[in-house]
Amino acid sequence: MNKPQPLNHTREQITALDKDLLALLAKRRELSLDVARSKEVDIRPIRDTQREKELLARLVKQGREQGLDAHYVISLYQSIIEDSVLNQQAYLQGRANPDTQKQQYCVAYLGARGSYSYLAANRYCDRRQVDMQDLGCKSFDEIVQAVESGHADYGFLPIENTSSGSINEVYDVLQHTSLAIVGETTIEVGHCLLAKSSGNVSKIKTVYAHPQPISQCSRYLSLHPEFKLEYCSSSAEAMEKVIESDDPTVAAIGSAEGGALYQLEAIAQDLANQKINQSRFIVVARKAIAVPEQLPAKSTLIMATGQKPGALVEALLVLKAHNLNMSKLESRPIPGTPWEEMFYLDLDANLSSESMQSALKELERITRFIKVLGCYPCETVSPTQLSNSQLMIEPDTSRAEHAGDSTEQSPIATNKQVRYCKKYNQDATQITSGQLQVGDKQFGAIALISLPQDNALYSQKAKSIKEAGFQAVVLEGLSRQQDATANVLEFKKALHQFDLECILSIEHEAELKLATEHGNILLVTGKQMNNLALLKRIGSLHIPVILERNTMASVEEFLGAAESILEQGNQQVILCESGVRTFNDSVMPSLDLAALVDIKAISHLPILVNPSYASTAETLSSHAKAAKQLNADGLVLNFSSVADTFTDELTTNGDILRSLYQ
Ligand SMILES: O=C(O)C(=O)C[C@]1(C(=O)O)C=C[C@@H](O)C=C1
Repeated sequence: MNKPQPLNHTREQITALDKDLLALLAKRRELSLDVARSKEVDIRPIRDTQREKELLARLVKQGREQGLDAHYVISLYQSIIEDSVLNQQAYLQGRANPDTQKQQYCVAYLGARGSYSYLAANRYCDRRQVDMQDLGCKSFDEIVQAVESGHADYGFLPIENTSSGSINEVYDVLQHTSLAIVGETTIEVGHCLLAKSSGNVSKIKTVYAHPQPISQCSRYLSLHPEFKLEYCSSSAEAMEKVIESDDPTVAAIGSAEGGALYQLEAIAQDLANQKINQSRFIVVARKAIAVPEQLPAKSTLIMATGQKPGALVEALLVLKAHNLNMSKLESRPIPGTPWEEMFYLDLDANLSSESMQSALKELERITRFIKVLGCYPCETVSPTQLSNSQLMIEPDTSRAEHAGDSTEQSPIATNKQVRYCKKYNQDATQITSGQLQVGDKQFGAIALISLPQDNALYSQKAKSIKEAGFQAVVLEGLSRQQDATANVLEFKKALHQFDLECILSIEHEAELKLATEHGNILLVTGKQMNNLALLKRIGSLHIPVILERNTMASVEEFLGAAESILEQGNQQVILCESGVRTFNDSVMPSLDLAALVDIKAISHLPILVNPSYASTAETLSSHAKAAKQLNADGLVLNFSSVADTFTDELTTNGDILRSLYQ
């Protein structure tokens, strides 16, 4: 082997390259502002998802030629495009409201420097290239007063979080203020355990935190019953408490970025229950703004409808008649008027649009009170995705979609009351969880693996499964391990690092608790298909579930088991055919592809095929191809947890997936 060049030299090269990359990104930003300038003249919408799709497909192809994998390229460009869209929006919004253009904004927010509100305000000002003069406040009322009295230009109020939901006190403050909502901003809330350097989680006894992070990290905290929780008025206060203390056993929950301002070290990361933990803030000011029509706009209203039966429905029908989409509806009690509610509505529309203006006039007639809290640019940029086939192979040779629709009905499907049948629901059900999409012409690829004992390999395994083309991983054998919860959490972290969904398999009823707490999707194994009590419990949960056919079950019994889940309320059911017992072989099951065809004809539910149990090394690929040809909605392929076999299976299963898209 040639002697590698000295580390310092390589690092210098990387440093120089990173500088060039940043210069190129800054140049791209400038160009996107030129695009905004021409869109201002032509009055064209900022977002052009067709252009984004073409751009991503081309980049995936060019990236692949240079050895970069598709998911890496896509996630990189999704961030670049989000930045481009938000910068263009900020630019056009500034142009339409010249009186808001200043060198410096004074911003009132909750807590002190380092709090999540501070980080959100900072991000908002950075985007507008304005200096921020920060005014930390002790309460939401104090923020509103600071803006109303003119001490601050803007106030930042956290309105909702993806884990803990709406923040009621903020809705209550909005009922009484004369301020207008002029913007929104969403930040990633990456909760960490912050301690003075050299801290170690096992030494921590007291944790300071605001109630919101405590509720958003409840799962992590439940794994540490030894922590004594001390509630604080903001994350910044929690961090200050740690800094002021001489006790090495104290820590705070906060962001790594905020912690850095206090010289605190993140000794544990990703504490939030949800993979995506984001907080949305609204920005309030004394004067409402105009939103240019090129920007996606949101309007927020509050209204009281009175206690007449059907009054709210009547109001919502007005929105329907004007084709106005409501992205949020909240209700809060009206102080002094018991049992009457104030409704808060977010509508995806510009206040100046004709439909919004005429809907408002109609609503004024049928409500007791109505007020527009503001109209502002919507800052949620949903990432453009490529289809699975575009990800697997070059875009211009993408496979044709299969129609997969048969009108022929089996006798069991003729009953309109049966929820799984096409008569009950004519549209094919599509189930989406993260990157995994199955049903309604979306083909999913799922790997099944026994929870490995050696957690040092988790990240490596997740990476290679992702690179082989899978979007999700089933972990089985949960109760075969002593440290199952800790290992599941570790593996899940590795999976999420590579955007893979974590499916937990239930082989025994006792595994349900662990599976529902930590899985993105559940898999009910064939062995449990006839466990009615289990199916009913799963039916009452709001989580996608894959139901595997028992090797002895008829199609009718299989669909009957699915019905037991659906009738409890959970409509996110995916079927899975893994083989049945036949006369072909006394040990190995046979793949029942005829059942696949029958079920596709009868049911709107997506169906996966797992050929691994019913195939030999020689027949696996043909069985997988046959399943795809017969319109299965996805494949499950098994992996062994033995290192050598895993590598071979990776090649075989990766080849199978690639061959399906050719
Ligand atoms: O090409 C455009 O129209 C742009 O606004 C630029 C850009 C980009 O950054 O590449 C950003 C937003 C659009 O949705 C598409 C592409």
